[in-house]
Amino acid sequence: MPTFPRGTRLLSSELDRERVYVSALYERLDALKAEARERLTAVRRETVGGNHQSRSERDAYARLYEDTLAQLGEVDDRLAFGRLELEEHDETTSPAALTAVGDGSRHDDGAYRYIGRIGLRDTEHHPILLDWRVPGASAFYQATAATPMGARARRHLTLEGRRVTRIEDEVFDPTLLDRDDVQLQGEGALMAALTAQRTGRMTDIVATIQGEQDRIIRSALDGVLVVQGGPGTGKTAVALHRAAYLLYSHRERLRGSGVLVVGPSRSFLRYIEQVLPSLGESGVVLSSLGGLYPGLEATRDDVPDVAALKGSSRMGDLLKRAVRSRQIVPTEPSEIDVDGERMLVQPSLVAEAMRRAQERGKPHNEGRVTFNKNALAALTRQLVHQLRDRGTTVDDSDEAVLREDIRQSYDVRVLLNTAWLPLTPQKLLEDLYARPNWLASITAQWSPAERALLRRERGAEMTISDVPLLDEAAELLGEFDTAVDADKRARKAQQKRDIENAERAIENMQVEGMVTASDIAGNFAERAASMTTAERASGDRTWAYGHVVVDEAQELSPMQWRLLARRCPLRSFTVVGDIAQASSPAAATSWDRALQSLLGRRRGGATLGGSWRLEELTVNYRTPTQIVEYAERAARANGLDITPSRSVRSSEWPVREVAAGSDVVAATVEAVAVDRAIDSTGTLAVIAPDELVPALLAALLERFPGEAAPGTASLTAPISVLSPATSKGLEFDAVVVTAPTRILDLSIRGNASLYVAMTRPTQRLTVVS
Ligand SMILES: Nc1ncnc2c1ncn2[C@@H]1O[C@H](COP(=O)(O)OP(=O)(O)OP(=O)(O)O)[C@@H](O)[C@H]1O
Repeated sequence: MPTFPRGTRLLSSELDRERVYVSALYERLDALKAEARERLTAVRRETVGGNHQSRSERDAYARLYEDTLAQLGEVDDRLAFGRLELEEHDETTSPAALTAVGDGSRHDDGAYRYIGRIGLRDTEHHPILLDWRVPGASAFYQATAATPMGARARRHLTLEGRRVTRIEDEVFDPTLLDRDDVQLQGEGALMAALTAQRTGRMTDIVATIQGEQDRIIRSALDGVLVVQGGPGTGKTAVALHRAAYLLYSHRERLRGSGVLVVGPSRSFLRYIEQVLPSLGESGVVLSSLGGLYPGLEATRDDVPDVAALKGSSRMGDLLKRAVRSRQIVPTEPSEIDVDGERMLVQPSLVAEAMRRAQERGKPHNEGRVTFNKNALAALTRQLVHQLRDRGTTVDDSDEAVLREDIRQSYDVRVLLNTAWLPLTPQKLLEDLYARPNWLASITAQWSPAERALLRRERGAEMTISDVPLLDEAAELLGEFDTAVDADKRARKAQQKRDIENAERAIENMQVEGMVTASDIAGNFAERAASMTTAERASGDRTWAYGHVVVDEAQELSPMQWRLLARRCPLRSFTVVGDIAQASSPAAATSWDRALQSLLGRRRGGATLGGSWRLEELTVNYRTPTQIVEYAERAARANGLDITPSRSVRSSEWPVREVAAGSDVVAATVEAVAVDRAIDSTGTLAVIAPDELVPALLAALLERFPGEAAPGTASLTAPISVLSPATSKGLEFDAVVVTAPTRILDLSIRGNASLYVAMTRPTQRLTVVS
């Protein structure tokens, strides 16, 4: 095993010192990888066989070492990125850290704390690298000259591969300013990250998180945290780093329950999906709004008026009435045959069985079981009376036989099913859309025009707006098949047994340091179901997540909020968005209104069910000043109430306005050609009204064969063509916005859509109108 350098070597410069230190960190990383690999090989070599417990123990260890190896593999890129120089030594600084960088003549009154993607200790267990998520690392992100948090200076390390190529220092202690070996480079690392070419995938910002962002990332787990900020202020980045932070800091609570991250679309998820693995987190479920109902991935939405209606909370009441109206008391007595015996069943018998089942407040399909039981009992009683009245002797054992006869009777089954039929969410919704008379009977207060909006033939594709309705229906209906319930219970019982096995295993095997009890228990449970927490959670509609992160949350409808409230009964949420960018038809106009469906209705000024806290981000990291100013001017002129943001940089390219003339497609292709002549290696997006997308794509493919792709298919293509809605949350080096007036006129909130489109570029904006 390599030893950590201790030392007497006199190094010529600070850069060389950091190179030595960082290469020692990599040596340690390699040693840990080799160790995990050896252990994995040893576990795999153990002879197969043994009982269930020892097999699952072996599997759990193998999985643990595999996970460790994967995690160590993820952190190779920019393993360490910062160093704090502290006033005093503490338990997070180490002699190794001191001697590795010190030359004996200076620095010996200070102490260093290196910050990186994971925590590392040397062979003697001294910390040599701190995980960015531990409390001791927060000063790296938050310290300022005014509030130095015990630090004298902060150093950013820039690495290429495993080699340190640049260091930048910020000094908090004015007495250190005279030191000749300190280079003051301000926010160079941040600027380098911000001006770097975009690849079509979001990258992590762990090395350059800013103070206001870090405070949000580390905010407490409980309750609803709303992060409001204009475009490009890092809301998505902050939300994802917060997910990683919470999973790390609240491992015990979140490991088994998981974190759900919700984004607006599949393309958005593709854009962000690399960030969490790069931060070492894989136990997160990413879902688009169309994917929140297991077994369905809706990608299309209804036209705006329909989406607005389907998103409103009136649909919740409608679904409740719809389900109730499928519990039907017959209007006439029915004559039935039970094994040759005729019976006349009065509506009151059904009504009474129904009333007693409804009283228990169970979901429809589960209530039906009680209803059936009640009705069968009442029918048996009636049959017994009928036979006794005729002089037949009926004892207890006869009663059981009669009850079975009634249960088997075809007429009884028809009678009970007509009164209370089991239903699936899909069937309920399809019937609601396809049966105008039924819909009219339960929407007395609606106008015919409103009812017409819901009209749809059976078998049509489910839309994004149908997803929360299906979920609400599933909640009202309950499990369709009670066997599924039993299966779930059996699975949970097996998991519990495996967790107990795991606890015993920990007592028997000394694995202290490498694993915690819950790690092993988690692994056993996961093994038992052959799935990770994330996999189990994403397939289970009734899964209760420990935390939910919602991005672009301004777009959510009341029905979508209601769905999310069911996914996290504890109401532990990070909600990020920009109210001014809200462009979907059912979106709210304030956070207060948006969150009513999550937290409960307001009564007398207080929100029932809890409150929420607000944090704001004000600095725009994406878009250069001149584009921000242009987009904000246009937004205001179009009547949009925006929160102005401050851009941290300007670019050399002014916004270009191009007149389209009679052929907007040709003018756009030309504008793209002009931009590609400036830089043909970066990413470019053409953002246009939906109706123009196919023609633009065809024309661009003709001019730039193989380079253009629709934004929904690939974000890594050099030229993406997409609608403002699809561009939400994404960014590109250059953007060409086509036909802005049509964007304004065609969408319900066209001014917000146009604002979204104009704030996507990191370098250049062209507007073709
Ligand atoms: N501290 C930082 N260091 C480096 N890059 C950053 C930092 N903060 C934000 N960025 C970058 O700024 C860009 C915008 O961030 P992000 O997409 O998270 O903004 P947003 O607020 O979600 O924007 P929008 O509302 O437009 O979707 C991203 O490229 C992100 O990586």
